[in-house]
Amino acid sequence: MSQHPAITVRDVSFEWNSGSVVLNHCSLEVPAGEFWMLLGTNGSGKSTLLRILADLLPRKSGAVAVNGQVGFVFQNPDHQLVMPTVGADVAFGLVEERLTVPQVRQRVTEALSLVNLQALQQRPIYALSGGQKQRVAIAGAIARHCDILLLDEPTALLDPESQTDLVQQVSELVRQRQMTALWVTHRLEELDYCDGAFLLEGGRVVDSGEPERLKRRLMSQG
Ligand SMILES: Nc1ncnc2c1ncn2[C@@H]1O[C@H](COP(=O)(O)OP(=O)(O)OP(=O)(O)O)[C@@H](O)[C@H]1O
Repeated sequence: MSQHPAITVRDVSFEWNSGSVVLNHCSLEVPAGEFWMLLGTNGSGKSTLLRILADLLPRKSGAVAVNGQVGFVFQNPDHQLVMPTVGADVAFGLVEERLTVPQVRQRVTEALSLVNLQALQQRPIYALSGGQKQRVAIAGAIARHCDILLLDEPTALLDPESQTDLVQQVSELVRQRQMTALWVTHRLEELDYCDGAFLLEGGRVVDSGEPERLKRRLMSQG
């Protein structure tokens, strides 16, 4: 395991205003430069934890350290792609950076090449498949030079072939670009592509480590 975690969660608790407790002294560390997955039953708090890491929700107690620029990929890409074409959407994420037009073009082209979408730069978003849309969302994060990808069930709406393509692509990106990724999933076959996994239960991590072992544990539980 790397000396320096990219993501550290220490004793984080979270409850909704209704009093329903979602995270209960939850702790985990994701090593820098690795691809980890987050598993757990429906309602176990996976999305809540990811949103706290991205500062989309405030934690109630505990500490979080995220060492790097974060890119978030939602389950439904239609919730985050806002521009009419592929190239415009990736460029849109750069509006707050002080870049010249050629620099923006170069970032967009590079990011789209990394997710194998360079040929679709002019294509309308509505004409993309679900898997292509997820890759546009990932290209947006790469163009912004994000070091850390948080992906909330990014394959939930994809067919099995696109699902495999996406998980393979993220696994390659993590290796090539020395990124760190935390990927929420219910699909145990995706564990074949990651470096490690966490199992969330009752608001805390109850098991973590080698993906193959966690896969066997969950398969034996049915
Ligand atoms: N905006 C909200 N207000 C109140 N409760 C919420 C809200 N969003 C989620 N919850 C509740 O918080 C709990 C944890 O939800 P969360 O989405 O984090 O779980 P999850 O592990 O990602 O589940 P799933 O696998 O079904 O996506 C659930 O009981 C859910 O109903």
